[in-house]
Amino acid sequence: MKITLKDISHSVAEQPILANINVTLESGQCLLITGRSGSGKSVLFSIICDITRPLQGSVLIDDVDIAAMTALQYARFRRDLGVIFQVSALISNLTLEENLLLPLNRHHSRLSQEEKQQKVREICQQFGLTQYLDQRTDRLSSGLASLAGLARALLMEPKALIWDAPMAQVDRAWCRHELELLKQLKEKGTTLVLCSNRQELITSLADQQLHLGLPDELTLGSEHAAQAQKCQ
Ligand SMILES: Nc1ncnc2c1ncn2[C@@H]1O[C@H](COP(=O)(O)OP(=O)(O)OP(=O)(O)O)[C@@H](O)[C@H]1O
Repeated sequence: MKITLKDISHSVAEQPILANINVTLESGQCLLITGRSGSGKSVLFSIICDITRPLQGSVLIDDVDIAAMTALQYARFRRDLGVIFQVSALISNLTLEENLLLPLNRHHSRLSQEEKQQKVREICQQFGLTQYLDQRTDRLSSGLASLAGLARALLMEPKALIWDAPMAQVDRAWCRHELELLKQLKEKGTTLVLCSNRQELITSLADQQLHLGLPDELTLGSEHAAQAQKCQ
């Protein structure tokens, strides 16, 4: 999945947060969005996932503006983009299994219930989550909830994965595992957008880095607007 950010500017509560962002991310490439706390990484994340529409500019998926997509194109975009939020977006009063079945029910309605449950069991095995399948997700620790969010995104075999704060909230062994997993996804051709300042992502994964300045450093339309830089 190719992702293009075209002249994106955005303000929150009349405070400019993002100014003139331009990025072209080809299929299979990795973009790392960096910046200090409060610089707008999560705001840009929500714009790329189309949770928020930017005040100016557009997001293009495979050269089609999200805002101009047909219903079918939009449904494919939603199916093919794996989204992992900084804070788990699991539905708290459902079990882990029920949570993981939701996207399959929505986007893979042709699979039988048994096939869907099998897929859920397989991914839970991969992430060491099998024993929590029948547990309500508000009873999972934040680390386990973060793994469950990752499992839910990968269950759909996304063409692109956007992840706000990977390698946070999990122990060092899982950090290494997540990095390895991201490398494998990239090798398979999955486009990656990661919001993080972790050095190992810059050195071993990113093709481009977009560094966001703090809002008070921004002047809309100025030369201070953030531009993606190629990583070595
Ligand atoms: N709903 C909102 N209402 C008001 N201000 C908001 C809202 N969402 C974000 N902001 C402001 O926008 C700015 C950017 O926030 P954002 O969460 O994108 O930063 P971030 O770079 O992701 O930070 P962190 O690394 O701490 O997660 C901050 O000043 C924040 O206070």
